[in-house]
Amino acid sequence: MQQIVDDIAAEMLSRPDRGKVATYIPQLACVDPAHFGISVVMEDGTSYNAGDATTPFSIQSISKMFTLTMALGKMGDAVWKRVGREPSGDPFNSIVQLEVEHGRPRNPFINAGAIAIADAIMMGHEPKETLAEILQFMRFLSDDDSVYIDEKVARSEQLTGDRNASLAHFMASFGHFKNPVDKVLGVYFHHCSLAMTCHQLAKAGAFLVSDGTSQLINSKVVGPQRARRINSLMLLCGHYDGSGEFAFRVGLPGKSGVGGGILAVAPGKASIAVWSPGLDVVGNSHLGTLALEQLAEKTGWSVFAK
Ligand SMILES: NC(=O)CC[C@H](N)C(=O)O
Repeated sequence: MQQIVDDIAAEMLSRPDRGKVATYIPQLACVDPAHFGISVVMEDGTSYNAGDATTPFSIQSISKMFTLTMALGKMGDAVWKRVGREPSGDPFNSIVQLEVEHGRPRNPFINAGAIAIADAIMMGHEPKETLAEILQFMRFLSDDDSVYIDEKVARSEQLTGDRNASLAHFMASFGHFKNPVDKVLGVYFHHCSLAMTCHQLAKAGAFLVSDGTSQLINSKVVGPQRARRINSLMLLCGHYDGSGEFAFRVGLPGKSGVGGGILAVAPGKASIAVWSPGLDVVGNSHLGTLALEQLAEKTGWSVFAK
């Protein structure tokens, strides 16, 4: 496995086609597109790293899988009153479906859905308390207290977050929000600004490899049915309007972020995190996807394989 990840990293580091770094969040535009990292954490916790696997990056929308997990833990199936479970087929920041569907976002991974989830997990608490809880959860899952929230990225996103603010106010107009919109947005922008390395992220995803129990931290995080459901949501909605393409090419549940990271899960086998900041046209990591495609091909880990 070390040879496989070394080969993939060497190729990805040298490729000239790197996609385009996100610029709509100014702080993300400062990231060097030359980076590439990969971390594979096997079910038993053994890990294989290559490239920039220990450099922190902005996990952005990958955080939405973890806030969904927290929301399910707090309110169980009541989560589905707030968000749906269908792929959107639209860009991650689209507002069009929200009106037709009366302010209930299609799924928890598009921006509107994740903002609704942020409102749900606050449960009347202040943003500071909710963020402390999210940070503690991420540190616990990754077994690493150095995970942090990058304030610069959060501020940068807040300053340019008119679209997300529109989504939030629009949803609030249907009477769905339980907390003030500005506080909910504060939580959302900050959890998107979590900075983690590929290795930390792959460790944090380990519970989805083995029916909800992370062998790495020896803890049951969710039950088997919930783990399966989170994986199915990642497969169908984890890459926005690129989810079909990702399933077709890689064949694994995965969640991407505009920081260029992707967390993918091969159930029963491994949790995998890749990072390359350049994105494709729908906002998913260009080389990250290619690296996962190669890894799935070399290992036969597609969920559709025998
Ligand atoms: N796709 C993403 O990673 C988008 C997340 C980003 N924080 C936003 O709200 O626009």
